Amino acid sequence: MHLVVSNGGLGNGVSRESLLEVLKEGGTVESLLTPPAKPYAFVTYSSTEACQNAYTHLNGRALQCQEQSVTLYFSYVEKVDGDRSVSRALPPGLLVLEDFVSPEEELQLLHAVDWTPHTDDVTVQKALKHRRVKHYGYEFRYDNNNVDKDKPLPGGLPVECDALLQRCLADGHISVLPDQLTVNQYQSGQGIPPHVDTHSAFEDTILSLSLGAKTVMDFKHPDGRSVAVVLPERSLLVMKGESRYLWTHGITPRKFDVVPVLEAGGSGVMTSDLSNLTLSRRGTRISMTFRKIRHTPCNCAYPSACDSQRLPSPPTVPVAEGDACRLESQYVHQVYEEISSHFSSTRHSPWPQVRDFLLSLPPGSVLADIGCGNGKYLGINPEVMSVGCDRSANLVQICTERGHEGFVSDALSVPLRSGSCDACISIAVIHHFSTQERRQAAVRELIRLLKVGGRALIYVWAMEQEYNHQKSKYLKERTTGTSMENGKELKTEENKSNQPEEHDRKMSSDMKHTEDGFGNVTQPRIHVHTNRTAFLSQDLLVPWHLKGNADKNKGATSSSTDVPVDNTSQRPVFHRYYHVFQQGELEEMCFGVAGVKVLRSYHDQGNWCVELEKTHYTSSKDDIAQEKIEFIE
Ligand SMILES: O=C(O)CCC(=O)C(=O)O
Ligand SMILES: [Fe+2]
Ligand SMILES: [Zn+2]
Repeated sequence: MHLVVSNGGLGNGVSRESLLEVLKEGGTVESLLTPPAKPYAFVTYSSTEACQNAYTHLNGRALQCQEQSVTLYFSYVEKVDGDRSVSRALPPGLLVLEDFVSPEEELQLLHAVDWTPHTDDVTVQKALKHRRVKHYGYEFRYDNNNVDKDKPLPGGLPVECDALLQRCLADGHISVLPDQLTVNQYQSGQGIPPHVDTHSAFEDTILSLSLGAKTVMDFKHPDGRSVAVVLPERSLLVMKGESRYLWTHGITPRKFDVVPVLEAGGSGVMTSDLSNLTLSRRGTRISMTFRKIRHTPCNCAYPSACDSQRLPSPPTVPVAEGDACRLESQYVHQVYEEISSHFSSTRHSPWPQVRDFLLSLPPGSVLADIGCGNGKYLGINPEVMSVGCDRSANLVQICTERGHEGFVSDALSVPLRSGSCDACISIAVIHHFSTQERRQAAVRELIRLLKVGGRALIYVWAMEQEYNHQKSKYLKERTTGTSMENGKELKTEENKSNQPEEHDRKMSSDMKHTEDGFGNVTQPRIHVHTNRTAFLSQDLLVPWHLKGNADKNKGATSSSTDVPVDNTSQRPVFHRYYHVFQQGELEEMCFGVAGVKVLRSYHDQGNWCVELEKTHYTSSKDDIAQEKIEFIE
């Protein structure tokens, strides 16, 4: 009953109507799927006879469409996957309000824009390569993607816009009136490249009114998700929050769009029903984009896309040991010292599988927690002799104040005897080392502490925050509004941005090794991540917005003169370095450590985890000494 119609697709310039007309010659058509941008379609007939009839009579048929002729070829298919008609949601923060202005108001607004090419000093008008633009209030400069805030244009916005802006205010779409207007004029076939409106130039809400003709605007998330949104003429697009700050928007230059067949209710996400799409010829569209000039730096929750929050000199991924030490000192050790109190207040619930590991240890076991933080794992199993160490003196102090055994130490050289431990844990620590050598050295040091037969549990943050079709709590947190950091539960309402990752359009090139002007290969820059989003690179800086009593965060106020400040709270924002692990990377690294076997490895809430067992002592001096001790015992 089903046929694929090769060449008979929207992507080939074939409209749904003209295809359907041909297909009906074969018999009664039950359904027709026309996937967007594809050069094929799927047809289902009411009976196998009708289908056979169509195949016999229509295969090889030429079809005239849009100044070209295509030849349709048919093949039988067993079934047609209707599941692909999944409806997709608009990007968060996006609204399309249909019929926001009446046809009369539309005409008035169109007449308000004078395109005659004289230079009044009230507006600035430019013919760009792909469209015409005109600016009111302030000129938007395409050379630096910003506005000259000290140079408002006389005259402000056209009075014809007053009524609609008042309506936006009354309906609560905006809380202050915009003071900048960009009018774009797109002829059929013209568009605008994907971009995020500069954060530092404009406040959060951006309004865009479509006049004269509809278009399709493409929204893209940095993780690759993309949503095509139909903007009918006389509709108002409202971009806020994530859709304004993190997603790019753009209009692909083309003469036809794929749109839902029904004109009514034609706004919003386009790919909701593949059996309901057709081609629409583009007319001349005028858009009015209203924005409010921003006078203080942007402090949005999307640092990866935020020019205000870009670090003056982002570090590069280190190669040499010295560079690695400096990076970790500045972006790990110093940061934990400064945020210790606030950090500790967010670390209370043990991860269940770590707790299970600890409770599986026989009474009397000796346990070392390397990178113990505030010591939250040290009291889990009271039958075990536990000791913790951490690089942060402030965290160790919190740990000992709670009655745990703790000392300050670097995880690369722990002042404990080789073979002295029955078990070791390293939870969310090794991802803070900035070279592969140092990460592996940290595993080796952990294993050195174990006696033969002893077990170690290692957790590191995973690049894959979505695993087996399940989003980690870290990612889910974004939509639920509860607070999680690094998979750890936070009771506080804050921390909207204390989790990792961000990215901007520049990043894709910055992530690669590049050559400086002298032919030297330079290391990729480490960028600030936007919390609660997918990781786009393995090496990144995760922002920490300091909250609570700054006095308790020792040193946070005194030594942080060069630390950026969160605009609303006036508290410093810190950046922690992370290397997030790809699937298999942690195990691979452990295979390279002598004298150990991997008992199990798993993914747990956005972390890669391994349980290791020490199989034998290796030939390092310490271990030989240890072997003698073992022998004497
Ligand atoms: O044409 C539109 O609706 C959007 C224009 C735009 O994105 C801009 O000027 O920044
Ligand atoms: Fe824009
Ligand atoms: Zn921003």
